[in-house]
Amino acid sequence: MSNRESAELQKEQEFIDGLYDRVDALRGVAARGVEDALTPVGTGLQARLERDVLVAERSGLLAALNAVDGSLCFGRIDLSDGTAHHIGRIGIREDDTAHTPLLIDWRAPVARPFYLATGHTPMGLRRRRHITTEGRAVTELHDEILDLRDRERTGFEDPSGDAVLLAALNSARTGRMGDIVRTVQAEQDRIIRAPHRGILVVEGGPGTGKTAVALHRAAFLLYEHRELLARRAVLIVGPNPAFLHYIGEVLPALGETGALLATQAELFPGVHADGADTPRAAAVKGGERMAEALALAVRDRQRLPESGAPMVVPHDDGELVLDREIAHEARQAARDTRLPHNLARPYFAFRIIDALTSQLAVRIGADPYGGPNLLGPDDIAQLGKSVAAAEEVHSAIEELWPALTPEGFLTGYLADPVHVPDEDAEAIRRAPGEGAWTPADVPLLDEAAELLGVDDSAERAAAEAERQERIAYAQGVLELSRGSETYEFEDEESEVLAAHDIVDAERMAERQEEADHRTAAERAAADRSWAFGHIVVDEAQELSPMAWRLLMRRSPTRSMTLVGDPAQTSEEAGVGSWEKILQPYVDDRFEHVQLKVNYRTPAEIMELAAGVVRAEDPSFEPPRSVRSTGEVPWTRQAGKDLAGAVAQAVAELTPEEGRLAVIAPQALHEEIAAPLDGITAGAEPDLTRPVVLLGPRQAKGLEFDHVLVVEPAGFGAGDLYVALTRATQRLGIVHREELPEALR
Ligand SMILES: Nc1ncnc2c1ncn2[C@@H]1O[C@H](COP(=O)(O)OP(=O)(O)OP(=O)(O)O)[C@@H](O)[C@H]1O
Repeated sequence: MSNRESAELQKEQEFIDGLYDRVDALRGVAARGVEDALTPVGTGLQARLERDVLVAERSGLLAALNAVDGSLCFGRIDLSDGTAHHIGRIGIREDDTAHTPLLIDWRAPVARPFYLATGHTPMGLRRRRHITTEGRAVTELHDEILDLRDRERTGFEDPSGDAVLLAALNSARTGRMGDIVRTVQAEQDRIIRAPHRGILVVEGGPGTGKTAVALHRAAFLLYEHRELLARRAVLIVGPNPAFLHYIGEVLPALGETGALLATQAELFPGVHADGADTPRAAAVKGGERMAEALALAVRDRQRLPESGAPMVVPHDDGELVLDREIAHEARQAARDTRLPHNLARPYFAFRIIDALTSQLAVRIGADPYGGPNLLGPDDIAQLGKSVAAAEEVHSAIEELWPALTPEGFLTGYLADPVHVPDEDAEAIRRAPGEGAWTPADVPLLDEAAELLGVDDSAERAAAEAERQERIAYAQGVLELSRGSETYEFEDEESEVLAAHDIVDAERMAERQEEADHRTAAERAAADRSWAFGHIVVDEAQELSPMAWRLLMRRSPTRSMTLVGDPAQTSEEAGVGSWEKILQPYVDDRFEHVQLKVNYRTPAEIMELAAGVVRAEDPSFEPPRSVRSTGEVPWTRQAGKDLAGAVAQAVAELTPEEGRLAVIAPQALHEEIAAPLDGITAGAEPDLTRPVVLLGPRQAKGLEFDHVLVVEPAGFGAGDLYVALTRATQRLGIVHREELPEALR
């Protein structure tokens, strides 16, 4: 290293040292803050509340400072006006009175030229520097000259400008996705920072960085709209738990913890949907006609007595006859409210009780001499109360218009599916108590919850009664604390004071309520009707029309980022066309952007994989691979001993550092895994282990250094394309049966 270079490196090291001194100081302050806030503060409710808020704020800051510690600062921009800014994962300020920025958050507008400036459009930059650190030591610098008139040289100039990107792409994988904040490309940056309103669809082939972009966009939005999104939270939906685990470290590494990561199966609070459907059953359950079928099935539960066979309801004052006509009128009145089933139920009950009361009144109050009814309004009101209180009357109402829970209703529906063609009904039929809830049941449960509504009037009445009690109590406390002073006024002023007291008492009563200190993401996870501030959907091509209905309910403002690749669709229920998915909700009012560069898969592998899609769609254009490795993918005929051939290939392909995935049809897993030591497999495999065995669907969205595909004839075209595009370095294929034509 030349003197000039070591001086430059030294200068940068001094900056980084100073930066970490400041971070350590901030961390100390935050840690002491948490400690102080945790010391007892007396028993007052207000004091405890303030303490909890302080603890949450300070531990949030502490967690963010701890999480971003690795490569906190990764860049510097030198402007033509002589100023320079260091860019990092979060913003840090000096400890001076002006709070001078020391490190600029990558999401701040000042940092933007770091990602966008080119020699052609330098955006006021003279030089862009990538700083690589190991722990707190600066190990490498890469400079790009953006102002060609600039003659100053540091010795670290990188003429190609992509050394840092290529190093990131070639580095060994760890089994957890990393962030790309150091090397976000211009086309990606534009998507990450796109305005937050409305629906943005990001489409791109495998490895184009859709997932990375979606997560960095979530981090950007959490920064840009901090207040709104801290209150309403961001939901990130991914295809399976292994995938969510794979991406789970990205947002914390960017200093953000305010997002809820969930699969479709987790979106109905209280239901653990770990059952499995056949592909056909999942497709039927996901189909849009299910919405109509469930709506009709709910109406079916609003019954009438058969004509000529009225219900006879015993009552202390004689039998009541609930015939079809009475029930029909009551049902019509209840349906006319257009309320969900459970909320319309009180209207139905009211009409029935009213009709039965009249019936009783006519009978009891009949004048034997033919005059008008002898009962007065008070008598009739009394009769009404007795009818309303009769258990038998309630049983009759329950039989005709039962109160339903989503779970109870759907269990009944699946036992005897109606309003769908017979063959669909057969595909989804499930006896009560047989099998667990499945991911495809979740949107149906949500649909049912919408159709049924929650009759929480009793809970609300109880809550109001409790509130009144608290106010009365607080009022008493206030009066006591003011002594008898209030009672001495016998004029208007005392009334004014009394009203004032009540306002105070209400506030005081509110303070007695248990405060909810959970984060917005935690509260959202427990609340079916939560409206998220923004929703990101990854592998969006897989979601069924019914799942879209659920997600759209969670996003009344339609603020969403949807990323996907129709060519990678594997679920039968998947919709495959953005227009078709979105038309019912926003018509054509959505942005559609495309990513066209593949950062993962080398050109040699991509060419082979593209053939699979081209076999079905000759006009198919794969994304352009950013690099080639010279490693041509190989295929190997296994003969009879498939497991032996796989074991040998695994031995050859297991990297010294990095990860190998064996992707094989589920039915072969047991056979393949038998001779292999230390392979991880199952529903939630540990992706950080050196070798992992996956089914085709499990591989979705993941990435490994090397991949071994086994028996590709057993894959659907979408799944095969996914499996072939998971490797960053090498791909091998072992088969016993004949290869699909595209791979021959
Ligand atoms: N700008 C970038 N800098 C460094 N690495 C990048 C960049 N963009 C993408 N990558 C890397 O490329 C790989 C693929 O990215 P990602 O998983 O987001 O792609 P994807 O489009 O979601 O792929 P798929 O559709 O196959 O799941 C990841 O390792 C990611 O870190």
